[in-house]
Amino acid sequence: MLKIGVFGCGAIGAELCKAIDSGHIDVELYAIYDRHEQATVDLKDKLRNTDPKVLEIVDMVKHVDLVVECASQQAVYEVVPAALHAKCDVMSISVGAFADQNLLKTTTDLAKEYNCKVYLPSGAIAGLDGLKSASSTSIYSVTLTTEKHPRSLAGAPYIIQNNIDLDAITGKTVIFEGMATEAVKAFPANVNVAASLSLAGIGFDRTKVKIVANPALSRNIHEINVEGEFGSFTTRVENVPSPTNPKTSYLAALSAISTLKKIADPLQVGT
Ligand SMILES: NC(=O)C1=CN([C@@H]2O[C@H](COP(=O)(O)OP(=O)(O)OC[C@H]3O[C@@H](n4cnc5c(N)ncnc54)[C@H](O)[C@@H]3O)[C@@H](O)[C@H]2O)C=CC1
Ligand SMILES: O=C([O-])CC(=O)C(=O)O
Repeated sequence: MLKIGVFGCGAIGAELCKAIDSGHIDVELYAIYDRHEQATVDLKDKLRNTDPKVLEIVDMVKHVDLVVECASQQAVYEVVPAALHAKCDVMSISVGAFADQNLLKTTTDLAKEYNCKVYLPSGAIAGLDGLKSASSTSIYSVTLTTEKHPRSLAGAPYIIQNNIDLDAITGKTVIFEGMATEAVKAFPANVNVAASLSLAGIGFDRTKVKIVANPALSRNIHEINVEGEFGSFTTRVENVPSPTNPKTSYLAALSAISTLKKIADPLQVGT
């Protein structure tokens, strides 16, 4: 059975571990880690059937087949190269980190050298399948419009650097318009989805991102518009926020669960 290490025990990490613990995914939860010890304690309390070890990344990679990063873009630098050097596969949910072309190149080079896979789940959006198919021909434009409650944008570097008073926002307000390259750094906990979209489509420098704050919203909305030689499509998800982290949509955790289930499943159905 595949041995898994989960790095980051927050909203996504906890859901993933609970899905393994309940038997929904046929893998062994061997180890977990979080820089906040209490997060590992709280998570272990919620698990009924498994008792993972708490291991730092240097030890985790010695024992597992696959490391799942669900911590932060900063953690990707620590986790992904370490896992690949140890010949572990990796799943990374903080996809925005890969806007750094050096990290992207190091990651793909190491994965090739050690014959490993790096899995980047679809996360909180729908439509990457269509975009990947369409990418075999010319794509003219890809646009992501993300609309969230202002409180979900709190703490983002862009909000802090521009002194944006989120409490003063009373109606639908465009906060940011730019390319994915800038968006994933400006809002590292809000638009990792722009990175998956860029990697599946026309790249970080051509994928447009618009971020809208809307105090009337109770859901996280991501609308994607793609135009190309194939025609055009639009997808729109209205995501229920995770109860423990309003920045994160519940669908993102479900996407990590689904990706891990697919990796573990001996039967691969569909394209
Ligand atoms: N690809 C996608 O569609 C989505 C990606 N995300 C990203 O996934 C990641 C996890 O999201 P959540 O579980 O909602 O976050 P969270 O904030 O609820 O949990 C993250 C956990 O990781 C720990 N952590 C962070 N950096 C760490 C480090 N360097 N070393 C050790 N532990 C560290 C934190 O202490 C925290 O317990 C975030 O980077 C988030 O921005 C979130 C939603 C959607
Ligand atoms: O969960 C979401 O709605 C999207 C998100 O935070 C991200 O892509 O970083």
